[in-house]
Amino acid sequence: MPARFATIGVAGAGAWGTALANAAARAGRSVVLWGRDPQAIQAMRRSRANEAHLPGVELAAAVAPTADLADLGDCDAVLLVVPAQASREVAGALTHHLREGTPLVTCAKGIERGTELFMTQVLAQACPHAVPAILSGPSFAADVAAGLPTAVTLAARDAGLAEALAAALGSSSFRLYHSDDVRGVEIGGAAKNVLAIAAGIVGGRRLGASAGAALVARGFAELMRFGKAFGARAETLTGLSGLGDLILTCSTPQSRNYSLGLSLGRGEGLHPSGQLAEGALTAGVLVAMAGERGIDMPIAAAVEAVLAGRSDIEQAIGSLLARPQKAEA
Ligand SMILES: NC(=O)C1=CN([C@@H]2O[C@H](COP(=O)(O)OP(=O)(O)OC[C@H]3O[C@@H](n4cnc5c(N)ncnc54)[C@H](OP(=O)(O)O)[C@@H]3O)[C@@H](O)[C@H]2O)C=CC1
Ligand SMILES: O=C(CO)COP(=O)(O)O
Repeated sequence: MPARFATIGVAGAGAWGTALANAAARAGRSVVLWGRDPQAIQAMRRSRANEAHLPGVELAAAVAPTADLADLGDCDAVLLVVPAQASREVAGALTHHLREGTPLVTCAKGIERGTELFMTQVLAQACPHAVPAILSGPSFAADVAAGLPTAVTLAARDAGLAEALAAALGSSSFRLYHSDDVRGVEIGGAAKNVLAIAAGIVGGRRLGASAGAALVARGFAELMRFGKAFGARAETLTGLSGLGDLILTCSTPQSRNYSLGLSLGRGEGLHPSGQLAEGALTAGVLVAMAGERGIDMPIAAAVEAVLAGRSDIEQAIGSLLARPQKAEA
């Protein structure tokens, strides 16, 4: 009998899509890796590498790059690995190609601006005949591509499907835990990026390791409040995709979100590199959703105010430190 999920499609040939394609190949799958730029795909075929997004990493032999979205049509499951704000567009294009019931696993971390929808909700609208799922957790593309040990969570409403997908994609170095708490997994990934910008600001301002730890703990309290208000389970929020990813991205300039905050904290302004920092795009919608529901998220709100230019760093830090002292909750 052929293995379940023998062929995996990856829609999005950036850093994370390329790393996940290699990880799926390492797990024994045949992989079709789609990217929108035919020239970049041609170069990838020739060099067996993705120098633009993931330099120095050789593409696994089982990965077939393509610029034709129709090539994903025969895949048994597809990972959607484009930025959060592009996910609706690409999922919509996939509707013309995917078979009924194909699992479509978002690997993006964000909330859609304008609609206030989480990633699997976007997929359900844009590609209604696919089955939405999500993969998220503490995992830098470069680490996964290098085969360093990483662990993430894969969630689907159907626990059996989540387990089967996790089994198909996992290997000894890329460990996948499974869950049916889809909402919890997508909230952790979206919120931690905003909080990582705050952690970077603390680092860039040289406020000290103690302030950094306080920021992570109080930021996590915000993530928990937001998650619980949207029905996420506490054990998910304290797991890999919540606390785990928050710790990772709040601790190193390897994170593009932390690095954006670092640059702001040093007074160098927004990233000159043009790298994707999802937290900058999620901050506004996250804070708006919290505000509509009366969820207290002062750190996320301070990040949003700085990014929107309504507050400078000193004002933002001052307003956080001036908050009344209260019971820890
Ligand atoms: N990098 C990482 O370590 C991790 C990233 N993630 C998440 O994965 C998602 C993608 O990030 P990442 O791969 O790092 O980002 P990159 O910037 O490396 O790559 C983004 C990719 O998406 C493509 N893309 C952008 N817009 C569109 C569009 N409208 N249609 C089709 N393709 C598009 C880009 O194409 P082009 O090259 O042509 O611009 C590029 O190939 C983000 O949500 C991120 O938070 C999650 C875990 C780890
Ligand atoms: O989500 C990530 C690691 O889990 C990647 O973080 P950055 O997007 O901040 O680089």
